[in-house]
Amino acid sequence: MTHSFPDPWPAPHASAPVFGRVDVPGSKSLTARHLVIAALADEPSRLVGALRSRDTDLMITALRSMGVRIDEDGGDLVLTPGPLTSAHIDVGLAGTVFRFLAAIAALADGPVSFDGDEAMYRRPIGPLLDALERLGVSIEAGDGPAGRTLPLTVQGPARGGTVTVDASGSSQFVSAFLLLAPRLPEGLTIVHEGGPVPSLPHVAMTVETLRAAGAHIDEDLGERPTWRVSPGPLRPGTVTVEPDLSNATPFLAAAAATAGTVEIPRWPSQTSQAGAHIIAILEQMGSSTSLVDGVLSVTGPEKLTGLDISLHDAGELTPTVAALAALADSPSRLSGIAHLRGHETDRLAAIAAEITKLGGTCVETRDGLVIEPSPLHGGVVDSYEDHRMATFGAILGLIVPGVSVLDIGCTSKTMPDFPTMWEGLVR
Ligand SMILES: O=C(O)C1=C[C@@H](OP(=O)(O)O)[C@@H](O)[C@H](O)C1
Ligand SMILES: C=C(OP(=O)(O)O)C(=O)O
Repeated sequence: MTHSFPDPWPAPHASAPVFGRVDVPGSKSLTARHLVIAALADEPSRLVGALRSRDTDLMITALRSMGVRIDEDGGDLVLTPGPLTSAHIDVGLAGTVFRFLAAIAALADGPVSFDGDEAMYRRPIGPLLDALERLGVSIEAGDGPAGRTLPLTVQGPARGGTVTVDASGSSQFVSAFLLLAPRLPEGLTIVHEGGPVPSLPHVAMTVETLRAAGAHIDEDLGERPTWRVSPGPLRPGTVTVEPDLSNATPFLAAAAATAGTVEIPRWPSQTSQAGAHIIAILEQMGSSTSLVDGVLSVTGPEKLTGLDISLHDAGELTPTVAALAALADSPSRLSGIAHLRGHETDRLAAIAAEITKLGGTCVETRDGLVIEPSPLHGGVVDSYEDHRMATFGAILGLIVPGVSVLDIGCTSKTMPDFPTMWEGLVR
């Protein structure tokens, strides 16, 4: 269903503590992995609770155009793999579609061409392309501000063996090779060389989802992180997707910011999702939390406390944490997130600009942000086509009167119902 919202969208203001229960849709990152694994599998499989959003629909369309049959059965997706073919793929602004399929394209029987949103031209992919070339894949790519970029064409085949990649700019480079690896006749050993890999829980998620489908992977996360993947069949069977815990965080932030209580059902007791880090973060900021019978409950404090934290592993949570930090009554330092400059937008610059626009104090550091308590006033928050900047603006609008958000519709990247769900919660 497509909704249309006023632009700018007046962010609902919470005149009282927010209380409610929010059932969030499936995880974007898990859906992306399960779709790719099912496409490379040795037999048909079924996906229950897949996220339907711009990013995951782009993945579905891309895989269909590469020869994978994807049928809708009730709310489930039934995937029937076939030989991968030449195709043209629109990656939109989806990092996972771009990076995962650029690697998988090496398995197709002809050239696979890629293009996407203009903002995608600024997102890094060079180290992944260089590494693919070292495996014998031929690449034609344009030149962009972040090195080689869209539009690009990938033509396999790739040989297996060992590949070295610098994944300090995005964990998705490692995940892309992990997904490709079981299908290479010799398997693949992936070695990271460079600064620390961000978002390691996302790599763990790739390893976990592949292992659940039968892949054999040895990993060594020491000084030279290495993943050894054996060639072999993939048989995912029927898989149920967990709710998206990163997309749950703005709703939990509504409880934290207003001294209310928000509950999220179906919260997994064990998960590789980086979004689960939000529990410790909200506790550090003064909230109390409980997880009983799969329901996470967060109750916010009278006053939010600032925090000093590395978000290197969970960079995706930065916009939510930064919005709360801007509402806290003591300073915050968020570090380990230089790679966010290559996300949907330069998130460090965007957050600093928007907090400053509302009268707050936020400065960029080499690898993060420092946010000081300051009284905020209303204004129009730009979302920079970035779903998480849009939800950042919504969180600020709970407390700061007169906040509106430009292009709230960009939340369709991973949560098309966000504005309706948010308006329903903050009545
Ligand atoms: O593999 C994934 O699903 C993701 C990995 C992370 O990317 P980076 O390592 O580029 O930060 C994360 O930020 C992104 O939202 C999703
Ligand atoms: C960085 C993100 O997305 P992606 O890299 O998958 O486009 C995100 O969802 O925060």
